[in-house]
Amino acid sequence: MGVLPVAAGETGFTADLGRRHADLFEAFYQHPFLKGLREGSLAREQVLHYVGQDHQYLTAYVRCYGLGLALSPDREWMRFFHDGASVILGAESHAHEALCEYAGVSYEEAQVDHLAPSAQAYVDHMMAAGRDTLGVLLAALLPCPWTYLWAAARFTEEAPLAADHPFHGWWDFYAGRYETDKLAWTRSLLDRAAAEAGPAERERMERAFVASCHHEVRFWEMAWSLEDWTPPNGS
Ligand SMILES: Cc1ncc(CN)c(N)n1
Repeated sequence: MGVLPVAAGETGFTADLGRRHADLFEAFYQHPFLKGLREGSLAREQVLHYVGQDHQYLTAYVRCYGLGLALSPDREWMRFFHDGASVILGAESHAHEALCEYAGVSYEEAQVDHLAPSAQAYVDHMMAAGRDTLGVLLAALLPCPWTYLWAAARFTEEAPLAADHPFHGWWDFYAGRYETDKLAWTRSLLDRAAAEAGPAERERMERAFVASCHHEVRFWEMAWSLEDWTPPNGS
């Protein structure tokens, strides 16, 4: 087991989730696509596949924030979803733009109008969570900021990026203040929701969280393998 996504002594529902499912964070961290982002060694078409799919994924993620807004019991929850959506629609685009610059295309040119199977499955899972409780929805949304921030912080600590690294802007965003704030806020709201939930709902929250962790790893695999809808037998 590598570095845990939870600090020693941290308590609460999300700390327990992070400890119990640290193997999935490790699988995320060890994936060759993420290593390629770290080493600057990805093929251009892998980068473009990722950006096109991730743009669609983040669009769906903002829609899920819209579902969260509708379910919000008070203005603090509303502010969370409102402010989060605004960061994704604004600042997070810069992370994609850094990848587009490397690939030599504009952000508009990198966008696609269809989802590959693994991205579609992840989006469907989040949208389904939005038809359950606010706690289940937030549990499905949590691995998104958590895996990226944790991996970016870990990589940056192991070896700071050179200023001329081709994916510098991408790593900078995910190791930065926006993701740090989003993760802390998401975890504290989810800890509170879990404290108020019964055992059956907490169980659904954990299942939603685990599924999203798996989807995060599969999203790397999708971009790494240039996944599309061609049947495995090639017909
Ligand atoms: C699939 C996925 N997961 C997480 C992130 C980080 N917000 C992202 N951009 N894309």
